[in-house]
Amino acid sequence: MTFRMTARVHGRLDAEFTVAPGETVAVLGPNGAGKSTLLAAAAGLVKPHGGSIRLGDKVLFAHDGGRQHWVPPHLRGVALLAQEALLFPHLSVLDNVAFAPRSAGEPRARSRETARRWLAEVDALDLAGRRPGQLSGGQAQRVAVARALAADPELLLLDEPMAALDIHAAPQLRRVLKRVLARRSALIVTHDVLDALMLADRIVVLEKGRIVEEGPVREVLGRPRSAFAAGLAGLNLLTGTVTPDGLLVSGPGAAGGQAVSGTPDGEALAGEPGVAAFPPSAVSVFLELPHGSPRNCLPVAITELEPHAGRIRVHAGELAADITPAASAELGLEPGTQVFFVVKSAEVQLYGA
Ligand SMILES: Nc1ncnc2c1ncn2[C@@H]1O[C@H](COP(=O)(O)OP(=O)(O)OP(=O)(O)O)[C@@H](O)[C@H]1O
Repeated sequence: MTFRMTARVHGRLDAEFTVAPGETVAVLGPNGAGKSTLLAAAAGLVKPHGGSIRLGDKVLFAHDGGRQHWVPPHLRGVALLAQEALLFPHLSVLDNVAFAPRSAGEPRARSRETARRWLAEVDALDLAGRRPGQLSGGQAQRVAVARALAADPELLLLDEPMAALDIHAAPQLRRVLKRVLARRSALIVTHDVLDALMLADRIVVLEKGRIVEEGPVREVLGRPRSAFAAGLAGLNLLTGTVTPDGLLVSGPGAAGGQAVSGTPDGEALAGEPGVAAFPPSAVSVFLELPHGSPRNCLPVAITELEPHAGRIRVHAGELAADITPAASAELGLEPGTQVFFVVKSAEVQLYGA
């Protein structure tokens, strides 16, 4: 069943999107972008000031002039999984998971049977007799997933479910989620591009409460149009106006006002807004302007140097180059050094914004 949401929460959110039946949508964006507000509005924990929220034929929220329609959280058919498992401490794991089917009227024995099925689904059947206080963070979170699913929600909402886990527990939960989210309608807020890659069909990028980019995961990461998505994809991104030969970079950034040539992909029309994307590994760093070859030479000032996967990542504002430690030492690079970032036109992907 399709989930449709148009929600305005003053100063926090102004967004419209849908989740198709069986689709998992990852919501990404910088801190304070409004991701949690979006989930809270879907769950019924925050009341929008305008818009409408529908799950199939059911109207969960509507604000039409003076009249308001509002369905409380427990009647929405949605389940919210938070960063913390929030299990009932006085109940066993089994009874935590049996809680929703029991509340929905299933007899005790049947509700426990349902709970066992969901615990098996999240690889936690062996934990059935424990109390929440006897679980690790990862175990508790898997039980919380089972508890959410046992309520048979039509839409599952996940708010950074891996955020509070250590690096060993996160991969196991991610594998469990990959299994249970398949063919299930879900919205997952995350900071981690791996979650989007492994769990989602589509990405929505939020910035300052608004959607700046959305599309299939592969498309957004392969051809990002927003600075945030480019960062997720590990690409340098320049925005500007498409020219017959490339892109005239706009803005006050490191390459603002410069012309960049690249390889258009058919959609880039001269005069229209466009972007140029290239990986830091395609950028060479020179102290002097190199001669000859048809390359882009961007004069920039280094802002920061950091180790990155066995190389040195050289930052110049929003641009980055990856070079070997030997090359960095030989060039004597440090913050403030004026250099040229050089990238071959063939390595620069150009497309419409
Ligand atoms: N209860 C609240 N009342 C008023 N404003 C709030 C409330 N909670 C959050 N905000 C503000 O709303 C905006 C969006 O916050 P939100 O928590 O939704 O962002 P987020 O994308 O989830 O951020 P993060 O990634 O840091 O969790 C922020 O400016 C925040 O300060």
